Formats: sequence, structure tokens, C-alpha cells
Amino acid sequence: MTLIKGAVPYGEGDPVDILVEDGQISDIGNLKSDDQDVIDARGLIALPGFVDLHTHLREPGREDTETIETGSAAAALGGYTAVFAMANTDPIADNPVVVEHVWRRGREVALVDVHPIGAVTVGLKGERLAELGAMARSNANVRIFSDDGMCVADPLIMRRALEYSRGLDVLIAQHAEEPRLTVGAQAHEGETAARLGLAGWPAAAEESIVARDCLLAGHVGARLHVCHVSTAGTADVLRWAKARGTQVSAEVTPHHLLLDDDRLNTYDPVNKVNPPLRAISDTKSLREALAEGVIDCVATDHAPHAPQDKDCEWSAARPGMLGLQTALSVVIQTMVQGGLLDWRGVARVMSERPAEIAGLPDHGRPIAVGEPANLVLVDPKATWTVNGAELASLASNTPYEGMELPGVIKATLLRGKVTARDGKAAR
Ligand SMILES: NC(=O)N[C@@H](CC(=O)O)C(=O)O
Ligand SMILES: [Zn+2]
Ligand SMILES: [Zn+2]
Repeated sequence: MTLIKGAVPYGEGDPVDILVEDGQISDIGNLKSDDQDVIDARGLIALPGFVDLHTHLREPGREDTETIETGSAAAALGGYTAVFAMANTDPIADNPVVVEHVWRRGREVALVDVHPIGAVTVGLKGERLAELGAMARSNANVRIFSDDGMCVADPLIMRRALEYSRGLDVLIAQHAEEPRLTVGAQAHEGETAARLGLAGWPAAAEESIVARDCLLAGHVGARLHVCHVSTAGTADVLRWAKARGTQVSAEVTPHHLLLDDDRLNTYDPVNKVNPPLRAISDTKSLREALAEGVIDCVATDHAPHAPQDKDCEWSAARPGMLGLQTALSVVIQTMVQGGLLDWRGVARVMSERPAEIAGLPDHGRPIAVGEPANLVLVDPKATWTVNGAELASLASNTPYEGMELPGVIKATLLRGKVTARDGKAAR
């Protein structure tokens, strides 16, 4: 039993006490603390535990940069109770053996529900469909498939994947990047890239694939999820597709909400990411699209990389940045402080919508009696300074190094078990 004393659910109304018993919320009100574990939550906001549809945990294959254990700790510290682990591991998660390993290891670590994402095509090569059915029916119960890191560029393969996904009732998540338009690309195609002499990654490379896939999904009657939306034009395409009834959902990363290509001036590869940091006008449009619901949710695209793959010249560096422990703070800074979302809205984009999109029945639930105790307690007034070396990830490639960010996570509970408290993961 744990008693959370004096938290304000969704930042609305008076503080209440929340009693957690047998993994569930058993009582809410003005409660007496007897012999149970008490969390002093005065001044804290209670939200449903966050759900990340896009995490790279690097196990198997690159356990020098992240493991399911260290990534789960980072997730718990970031307020997450469920994460979806991308398939671009080594070996690639394109078969039941690998997805079952990820699933089993996640259960052993037990800091966050780890749901493996299966690859759409064998070896992420985009040529032949992987055995989606075998992964879906495995113990890992795979519900999302993605070739993330690579685009399913061939329209016929994408169409077939969508057709199968409909039959299996699973979701295809697309990394939208027309590869013919991004050969050698290093940065957002625009003034900054031109001045720095970096080959451009045009917005149209993303937008053309999103438009195509929305048309294909509509045509075959399948659902589609768009990973890491990065341009204003993609938001326009999504608005159009949703208005005509296409079953499309989309995510935006914290870094695309906050950072823009102005940061590339230093040539520091910590800012290199795929899709690239865009123009400041894009960040503004993405914030608006998220507030409006045209973009459904925030996903971290947490992408740990080893120092030797990051601390090198720009063109040789791998794209990607850490995200799990900084996501909420960046959302507070860009969306809450920006007046675009209230705390209800934060619960929607970080927990409720991603849980719905993934079909998770016990996450993103209301804070109410009888519901699963998947909760996060946030101090909205506190700030913290990011130090990559102190993050739980094995890697430290955070673009927010040295930045003071708002919002501190005081505790995370997964089915009533405290998985993180006062900056320490429970392991
Ligand atoms: N986002 C990135 O820049 N990198 C990701 C792959 C991806 O999300 O496309 C990675 O796996 O490192
Ligand atoms: Zn991607
Ligand atoms: Zn990714």
C-alpha cells in the first residue's frame, strides 16, 4: 500500500490523497495515513504515467550505448510507465525470437512496460515483408511495426504492409523520408545548411511520403502512424488527411518542438538528428498542430549513441539524441508555459493518446478509483539543469546539456510499484 498525500490530479482543483493498493487506485479523498508508505505530494501534480511510442533501447547489439535495463531506468525517471522499443537493433527485431527477448527482458527489469516494435520488412531493407503475423502472435504480442531509421519507401511494399496490418489489427508506423530526396543529406534544406555547406534534407522528402501514405492508408482502409513529424507542411497534410477521414495518427518529438537549425552553427553533432532540426517557423507550427490535435502525441525518439559515434566530424556522426528524461520538461517549456496546453492537455499528448494509438488498455487511464495505478508526480514549480553524464542512459548525447528546464518528476508508479523516486530509479 502506498498513500500519495496532497497531490492535485491534472493540476485542477484541490489537493487530494490517493491510496494505491494491489496495483490499483483504491481510494481518493481526504485519507488517513496509517502504516503504509507515504509519498508527500504537497505541491505536486498527478498525471497518468506517460507512454512513449518511439524509443530506441539498443538491446540487442549496442549494449555499450543503452540496455533495456538502463533505458527502462531513464524511462521511469522521465515519468514513463510504457515504452515502445524500435526494431533497428542488431540483430534487427524482424522475427519472434528478437521481439520475445526484448519483451522478456523488459518484464525482468520491471521498471516500465517495454513493448517491442517489429520491423515491417526483413532486415529493414524495404524489400520483403517481415513475418508480421508471427511477431503479432508471439509472446511479445507485437502491436506496432516500423522500419524506423529507414523509410518503407517502395509504395507497393507499403501498401501490402498496410493491407496486412488491417487484417492483423496492428499499426504501421512510418519513418517518412523519401530516400531519393535525401541522398547525402546532413541538415534541414534551408539558409543555415547552405551557409554551413551541409547537404540539404528537404521538407518535401517527409511531406511527400506522408501524403502518399495517407492516400494508401485511406485506399486500403488501414490505420497509419507517422513518426517524428518535423515540418509545417506535414502538419498541413495531416490536417487534410484527418479532415477527409483517414485513420492517421502522428507524433512529434520534444526536440522538434523546442530546437531549430540555428543550433547547427557550432557544427556540434549533438544537434544532428533525423529528421533534422528544422526552421524556427516549423517549431511554431508543430506546437500549434500538437495543441490542436492534428499531431496526436509526443514521442521521444530517444536515440542513445556512443561518444565515438557522436564526438566526431558532423558528416560522420550518427543522427539521434536522448529524450526520455527531458521530454516532460521540454513539453512544459514549449507547450504549458507557451499557453498552448494545460495539464489535461499534457496528460492527453503524453499518456492518453499514445496509449489509445497503441491499444494499451491499462495505460493513459483516468486518475480514478478502480483504475490501474500508473502515475507520475510532477513538481511544476521546480527547475533542474541538464547534465548528460548524470542521466540514467549509458549514452550522454543530450542537446539540452547545461540548460535549465522547468518541471521535476518526483515519483513514477507502475501498477502501484514505485519505479522512480526523487531522481532515483528503483533497481
Ligand atoms: N532519430 C535519429 O536520428 N536516429 C534514430 C533513427 C530514427 O529515428 O530515424 C536512431 O536509431 O539513432
Ligand atoms: Zn526515424
Ligand atoms: Zn527513431
